[in-house]
Amino acid sequence: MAAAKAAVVLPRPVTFVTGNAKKLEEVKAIIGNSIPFKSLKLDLPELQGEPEDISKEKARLAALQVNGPVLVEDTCLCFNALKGLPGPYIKWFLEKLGHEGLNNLLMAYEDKSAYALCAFSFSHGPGAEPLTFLGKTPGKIVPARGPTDFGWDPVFQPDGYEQTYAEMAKEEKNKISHRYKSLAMLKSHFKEAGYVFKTADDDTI
Ligand SMILES: O=P(O)(O)OP(=O)(O)OP(=O)(O)OC[C@H]1O[C@@H](n2cnc3c(O)ncnc32)[C@H](O)[C@@H]1O
Ligand SMILES: [Mg+2]
Repeated sequence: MAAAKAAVVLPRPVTFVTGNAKKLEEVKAIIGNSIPFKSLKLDLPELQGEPEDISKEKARLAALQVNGPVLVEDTCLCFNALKGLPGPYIKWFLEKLGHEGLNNLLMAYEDKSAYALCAFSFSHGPGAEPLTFLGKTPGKIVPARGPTDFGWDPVFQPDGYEQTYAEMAKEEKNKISHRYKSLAMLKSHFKEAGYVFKTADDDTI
């Protein structure tokens, strides 16, 4: 008979730190009740480097601020013709250039293929090495179509679909998205690890 694995007890529920309300909406819809978490609206620094390193560093900073277990997420939009750029810098490219400008960046290239990359990092608390889960959805960059309420959704058309992320029903996007794939790995990790969380008054939940 296999020996029962000792549960890892964490001092309190996970705090998902993000300044982006639309991200939070999707995370809530995808995670459901499978991971107990609360959210904290904090604008963490926009770091530079490789997506996985950025996400881990973001988790380290968040864990220090929250002084407990944290979850953070960093999203990249990578153009293959531009060797993965804008990547983690998509936020500023989108803000400065808009949807049309993002299309114009690829004007000189025939290759419009791209991928959305989501990096969730989970840290047990200050000083703990974060674990990172990468989810990737391939697609292409197209002239904007659909509602404009979430980032670059209107210019990203996932492979195998005629609609952009923005045109898809939310439930549909949440079944195939970069965020969904990354969270599926995080969920499996939580299931495997069997974390036990303590609330402030010490009741486990
Ligand atoms: O506080 P954080 O969690 O960092 O939130 P943020 O808005 O700063 O987000 P990022 O640093 O990850 O930057 C990613 C950019 O891509 C946008 N974005 C993130 N996920 C997206 C998605 O699924 N669809 C469209 N745009 C998205 C987001 O609005 C930002 O402009
Ligand atoms: Mg950010």
